[in-house]
Amino acid sequence: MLTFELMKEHEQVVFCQDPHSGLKAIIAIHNTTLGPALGGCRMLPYKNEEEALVDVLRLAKGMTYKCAAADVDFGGGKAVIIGDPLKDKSPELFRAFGQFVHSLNGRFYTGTDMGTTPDDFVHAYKETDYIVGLPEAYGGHGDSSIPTALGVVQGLKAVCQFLWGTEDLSQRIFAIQGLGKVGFKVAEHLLKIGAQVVVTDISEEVTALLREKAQDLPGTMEVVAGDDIYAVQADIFVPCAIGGIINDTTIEQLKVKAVCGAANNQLLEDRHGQILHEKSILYAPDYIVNAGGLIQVSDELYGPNKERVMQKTKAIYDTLFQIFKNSEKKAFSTVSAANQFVEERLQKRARFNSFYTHQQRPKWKVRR
Ligand SMILES: NC(=O)C1=CN([C@@H]2O[C@H](COP(=O)(O)OP(=O)(O)OC[C@H]3O[C@@H](n4cnc5c(N)ncnc54)[C@H](O)[C@@H]3O)[C@@H](O)[C@H]2O)C=CC1
Ligand SMILES: O=C(O)CCC(=O)C(=O)O
Repeated sequence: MLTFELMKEHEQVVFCQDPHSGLKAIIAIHNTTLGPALGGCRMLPYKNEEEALVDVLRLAKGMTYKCAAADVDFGGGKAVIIGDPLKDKSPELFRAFGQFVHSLNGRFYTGTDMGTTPDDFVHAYKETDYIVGLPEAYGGHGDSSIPTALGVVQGLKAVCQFLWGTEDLSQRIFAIQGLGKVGFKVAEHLLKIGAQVVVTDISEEVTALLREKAQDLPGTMEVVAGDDIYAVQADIFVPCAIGGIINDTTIEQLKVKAVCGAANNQLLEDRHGQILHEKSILYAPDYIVNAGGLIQVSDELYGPNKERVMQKTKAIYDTLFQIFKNSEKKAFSTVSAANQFVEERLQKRARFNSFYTHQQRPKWKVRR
């Protein structure tokens, strides 16, 4: 398919190449109605360019919805670097990436996502100020996966309250896919409060590390291999790795009452949200649940304030609960309820939008 056809909902796509460092990256800006685009940068060994392009376009759109739902005055954008994070990283690669980000002159801010860490962006920050999620030593808030994990726990509580009339997570069974920066923290929290977790990760190292920690914690832990996670008999499926994992094949296997996790773009297509609804599996829309990182990194641009970030992240509970209630009242899926809430907010703001505002960070005192 042609690029313009693929990006028909997006404002801008930038292909970035630097032969010296080996950088091959794509930046996608979906919508800047609410302000300049903001979104992390993922590094993955994509099979081919089309896979990378499709991923970045979907992720950038998700950020528009996430920013609007979290009431953050930024638009939706995202970046992907094509490469293996275990082999292909170098300071020069991230500096080259920083130069491309700078060339957008404030239309796009970026930080970490799958496969990248705050330390990688210290190199990019040497070339541009349009970086978020920096380590505290560099004036940032540090690891944004901490509030993301907190937001997921808030989401899980809202699910439990809605389905079982109690926020208590300790009596539940959770099937967690992915024990990376976010999934590991969520699993550890659940083990600390005595819950049962069934986990999977393609890295044996991280499952071994969690097993070691679990020995001293009241909860119980079981490890399953790869795709077996979809068929686990649990209360809630918690996707914390890749996207597209709720699809025609996996939905048939699910034995849970709800899906609520950190992964971006969990539904392969929006219609899979409708199928979950018809099967009475409560779906917590990903871009509502996983907004904690966004809340922290956008707040960072105005001077770090951990208390403010925690308050805004805890509000994920209320937003999600309201969406569940709207979905119940109107008898449509939670995806439709969430999208409607966001699209109304975007429409209301659209009349303030202009190309000038795309590069202007909204109000408050700014870091630069
Ligand atoms: N880090 C953050 O603050 C945020 C992350 N997210 C999303 O949450 C998800 C996880 O992000 P991070 O924890 O930061 O990434 P990460 O790169 O730190 O961890 C991902 C983990 O998933 C594992 N994994 C990859 N493919 C897998 C598979 N097929 N089955 C099982 N495990 C698999 C990896 O081995 C790794 O341990 C991603 O979809 C990301 O876009 C969303 C919002 C914010
Ligand atoms: O966590 C970040 O660094 C930015 C936010 C983001 O990219 C995301 O929420 O997916």
